[in-house]
Amino acid sequence: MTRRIRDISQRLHPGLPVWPGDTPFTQSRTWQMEQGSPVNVSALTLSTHSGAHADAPLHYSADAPDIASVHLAPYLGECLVVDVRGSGPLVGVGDLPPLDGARRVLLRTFVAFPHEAWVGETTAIAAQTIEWLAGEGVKLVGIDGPSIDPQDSKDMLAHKAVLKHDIRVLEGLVLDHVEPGRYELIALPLPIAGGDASPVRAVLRDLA
Ligand SMILES: Nc1ccccc1C(=O)C[C@H](N)C(=O)O
Ligand SMILES: [Zn+2]
Ligand SMILES: [Zn+2]
Repeated sequence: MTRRIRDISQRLHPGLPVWPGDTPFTQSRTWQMEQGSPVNVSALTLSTHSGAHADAPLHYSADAPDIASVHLAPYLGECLVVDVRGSGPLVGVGDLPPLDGARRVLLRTFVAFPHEAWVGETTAIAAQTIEWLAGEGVKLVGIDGPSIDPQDSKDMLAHKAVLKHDIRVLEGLVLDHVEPGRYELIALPLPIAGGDASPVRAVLRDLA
């Protein structure tokens, strides 16, 4: 029996909406078959926070582990997808259903994922909600928005809470086409030495 795979990653391409002021995605050919090379080889420039990505603790704490150092277990395993559309600026504890022991929670906040343009006002996660998730034993929280904090945040309270509880973070997921429920999450970060984040190919697979 084949287990359906749902891709919850953003396509990386020139013009990919990125955080205002961040590095645009570009790709250029180092070698080109059209010019006699036996192979095509390209080079990329992109923000570590491009598309679907995993933050490293280093992103929000200057002396915390980089993305090459984090253990992979949080990024692989059963997760709960929750529809929290309409929560307003911050997802509160009251916006969440019982987790029934889920260790990984992915939050859908967009009615329609904004693939074409950057959206400045998105739903983030209240720090109290991160505290509650930690108390429930959650090890990874994911969101379709670009950040678990508001985009104008200066105190980064949600990131400080995930640091405090050593919870892993996925941002920039595409969850429009995913029914709420339980799935197997696979979303492994690249081992980028010194990396504050890494793009991931995030997928959900039906549970066996
Ligand atoms: N590219 C940035 C540049 C500066 C500040 C934030 C960002 C973000 O993309 C938000 C980030 N994904 C976060 O983890 O909150
Ligand atoms: Zn990020
Ligand atoms: Zn973040």
